[in-house]
Amino acid sequence: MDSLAAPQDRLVEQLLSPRTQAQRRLKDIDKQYVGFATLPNQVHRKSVKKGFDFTLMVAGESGLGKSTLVHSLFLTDLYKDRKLLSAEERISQTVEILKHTVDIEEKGVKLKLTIVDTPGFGDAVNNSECWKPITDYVDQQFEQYFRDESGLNRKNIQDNRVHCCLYFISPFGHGLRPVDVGFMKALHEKVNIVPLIAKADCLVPGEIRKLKERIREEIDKFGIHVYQFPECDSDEDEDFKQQDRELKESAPFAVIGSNTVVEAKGQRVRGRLHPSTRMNPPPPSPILQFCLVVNAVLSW
Ligand SMILES: Nc1nc2c(ncn2[C@@H]2O[C@H](COP(=O)(O)OP(=O)(O)OP(=O)(O)O)[C@@H](O)[C@H]2O)c(=O)[nH]1
Repeated sequence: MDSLAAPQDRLVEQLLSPRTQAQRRLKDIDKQYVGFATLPNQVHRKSVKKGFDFTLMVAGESGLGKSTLVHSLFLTDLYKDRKLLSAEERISQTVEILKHTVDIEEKGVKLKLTIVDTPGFGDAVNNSECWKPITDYVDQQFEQYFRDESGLNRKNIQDNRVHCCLYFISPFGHGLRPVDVGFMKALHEKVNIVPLIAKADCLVPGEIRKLKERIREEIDKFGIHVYQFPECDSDEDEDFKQQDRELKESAPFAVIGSNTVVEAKGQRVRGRLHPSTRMNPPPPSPILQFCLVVNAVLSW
């Protein structure tokens, strides 16, 4: 067949990039087989081309570092236009739902990321039922999705359901506060809740361990269902299984966020620069303490 192709066709084929040629070969294979064996390829190609929708909710009292962590995780400043409120404004503010959407692309995979922020949550003098606007919002998204799925035009449904909620717990308390328990109990059946200990650099490792134990006990005591990581495949290698076990055991994750890049041991990393106020005796110059992590939720 090749030898019969016109010379200009062959030239075009040679000029095509290796990637285009590979894509064509993949298409030819898909054309040859009609069986269900090609389904994973087709679904994969279609999904990657279309991109994914992911909606992440962040909740927790004001100033716990929610926007900073979102910035650290996705390297995108979604809060550029944010207006900081005074204490009086915060007390009288009711819980709002704010959505920020951004399209990001990594290695050809497109992600439409929506961050649902809940300003005003937990800031009032009386916080009873302050999670109500949030549960209503989550329910509305389920209802909308159900309506769209039952409609005639199901091709381009926008999935606005909340897929995950990062719930920020204060590092300064002795565990969960009533508002934390109330929020998680109201949402745990509707959303995957990932509890996080915020600003973990404010605690020493021993304090973090104690706080984690306390939070785990309280989560059990109040019957809260937080997100459970899926089981690791039995055919994974031992190192991976060990890593997976450690990750699961370290929940609730202690996190530190940072918007600034600092230099440490010749490397530029995202981190927080602390004067060594906790050192004894105080050293003559500030010491660089690196805690954080690049792009990820840190487990201690
Ligand atoms: N020590 C420490 N400070 C942090 C951390 N993350 C954020 N901060 C600081 O805490 C302050 C508040 O951070 P934000 O990210 O604005 O907090 P927020 O929860 O989004 O606040 P609201 O928008 O009011 O709800 C800022 O001064 C941050 O620099 C952290 O991990 N450790």
